[in-house]
Amino acid sequence: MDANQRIARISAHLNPPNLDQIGSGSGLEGVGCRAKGGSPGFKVAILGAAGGIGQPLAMLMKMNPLVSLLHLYDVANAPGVTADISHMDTSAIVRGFLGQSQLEEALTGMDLVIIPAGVPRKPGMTRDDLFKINAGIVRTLSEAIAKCCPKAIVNIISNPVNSTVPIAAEVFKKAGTFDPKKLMGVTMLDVVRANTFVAEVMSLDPREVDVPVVGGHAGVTILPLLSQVKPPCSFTQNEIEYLTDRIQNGGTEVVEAKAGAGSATLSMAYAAVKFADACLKGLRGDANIVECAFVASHVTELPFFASKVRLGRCGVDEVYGLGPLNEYERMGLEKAKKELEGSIAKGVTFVKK
Ligand SMILES: NC(=O)C1=CN([C@@H]2O[C@H](COP(=O)(O)OP(=O)(O)OC[C@H]3O[C@@H](n4cnc5c(N)ncnc54)[C@H](O)[C@@H]3O)[C@@H](O)[C@H]2O)C=CC1
Ligand SMILES: O=C([O-])CC(=O)C(=O)O
Repeated sequence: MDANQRIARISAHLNPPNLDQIGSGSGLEGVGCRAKGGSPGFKVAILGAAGGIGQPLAMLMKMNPLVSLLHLYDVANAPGVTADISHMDTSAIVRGFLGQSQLEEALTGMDLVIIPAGVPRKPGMTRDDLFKINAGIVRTLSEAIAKCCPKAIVNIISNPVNSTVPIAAEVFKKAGTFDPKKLMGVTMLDVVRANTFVAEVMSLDPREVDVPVVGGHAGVTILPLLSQVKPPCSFTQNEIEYLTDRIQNGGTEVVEAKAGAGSATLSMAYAAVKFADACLKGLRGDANIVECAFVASHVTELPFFASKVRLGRCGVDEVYGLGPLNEYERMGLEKAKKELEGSIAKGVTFVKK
């Protein structure tokens, strides 16, 4: 390469990326860059990548050595977020996709699709209040997944998770692509919070605490199994009630503290990456990758339920049962199932009607 070619190559890098570059790739082709994006690793798409969760999630996924190609899709601001994140000197190649017309391109060839697209809560709202807007968003995105990457693992973050996961399942069933092993509602933030709050109460290192959280992802459907905490902990009834309430209302705690500026984004991005990383390690064939997730399930009479699952090369390899519950947890389970039943039915009806 002579001096003129080198200067042309550098100035092409300094020009702000235009939408053609963003849509067609990283912009590297135009400057004769030698990077081909062919390094070993997985192809991951984030839908809603320019949002409060999407941005830190995209940044953390760009830092994940298991990711070779990162597609960032949003209906707004995808070019800016993509240009910004693409400057990080980690190995994943980043490409941005803006608007519905680029959705199919964003999804084609993906191994894992993570969906944080949709509106967040404001104080006074329940997660179910988001259904009106987010149900349609998740349906549209799921239709495109069924068409463009039907074998991808799908991690759904958009609320209400108790309904959006059934919505995605119904869309996939309609398209003839539903594989229950591949569809997961992300409930990892409940586990992250439970580990943190238990560690605080017991003066432990949160990294060493493991609290199974089962059921779903809203209010009483979030059921921490404090009798099964590792390392084994003996709680007073007061501690059990305080911890259960704080874990079930952790999302509301953040919504109120943000006072109208949205809900949990940073801790959610952390939790989403923890879960996505577990999915990718499973895909890679690592043994004993076990996390909680809201999945198609036979653990109760409900068609979807969150519990511990083992992740493998095909997605969910095994859904674990709940283990022995104490009386307090059995009562909690009944309340959780009652609410979950309605939320699941609402999602199914939305697609079927
Ligand atoms: N599962 C969980 O534990 C948690 C779930 N959430 C949920 O995650 C969702 C996103 O939250 P935030 O990032 O804070 O919201 P946000 O409003 O900051 O970001 C949402 C992003 O989605 C994009 N978007 C909207 N419609 C879209 C479409 N049709 N296709 C692609 N992108 C679209 C928006 O442009 C925006 O960039 C909310 O529904 C929230 O309730 C939030 C925290 C925890
Ligand atoms: O509470 C919300 O609306 C967001 C969420 O799901 C959480 O933080 O757990």
